Amino acid sequence: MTDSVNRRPIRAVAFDLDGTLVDSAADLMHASNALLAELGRPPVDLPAVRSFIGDGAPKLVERVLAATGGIPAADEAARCLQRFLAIYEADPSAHSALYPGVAETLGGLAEAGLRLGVCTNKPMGATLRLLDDLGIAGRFAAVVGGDSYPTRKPSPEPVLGLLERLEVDPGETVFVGDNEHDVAAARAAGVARVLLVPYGYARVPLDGLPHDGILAGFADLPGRLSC
Ligand SMILES: O=C(O)COP(=O)(O)O
Ligand SMILES: [Mg+2]
Repeated sequence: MTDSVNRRPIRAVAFDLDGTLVDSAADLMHASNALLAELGRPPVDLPAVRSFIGDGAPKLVERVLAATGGIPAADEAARCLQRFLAIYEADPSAHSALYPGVAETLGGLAEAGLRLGVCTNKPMGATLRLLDDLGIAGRFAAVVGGDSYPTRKPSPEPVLGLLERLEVDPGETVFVGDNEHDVAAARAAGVARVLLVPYGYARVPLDGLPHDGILAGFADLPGRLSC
């Protein structure tokens, strides 16, 4: 497959996870609400949780706490994060699902010989369990999470780390994501093309971002790699 701008062959596709491959917000909400119940705080709803996703678990828990009575002192906030992770990682998939077309499209891309990877801000423990539970772990040659490197997206560091593990150059890679951090990280990493899904957890209008296209749906992806 060839990139139309610089004509370099596309050899790899790097994917964001939450809001791109997996609709994971309900499990993040359930884990948040289990933590909040233990703290004697009110629950958060799905629209609120969707708006909290994208900066990794520490930020999500901080936002959940801020929205339900305030962020406690540092040691208690750290304990809340550890408790949230224990609850979430024990079962991150009960209420989560692949978006339409994801399983079939990943299968087709892998069969076409493309190297596939995941670059998410979700911690690795929960990421690997979620990919496994949803039956797509085997599709990826490499996976990096929010705790794999010192920085997370929007930093390019995890994207470049993923591409190193995939043994491909940025110029022969397409990044597919759902939000502003994906665009910033992938652009700074110098990937050939950044494509966005229209259905994820972005907190800003996609039209204003410096992407190379918005997919109609996930199944639209193969056609956008070759034109
Ligand atoms: O914020 C998170 O934990 C995950 O977000 P991402 O998979 O969209 O990077
Ligand atoms: Mg995302």
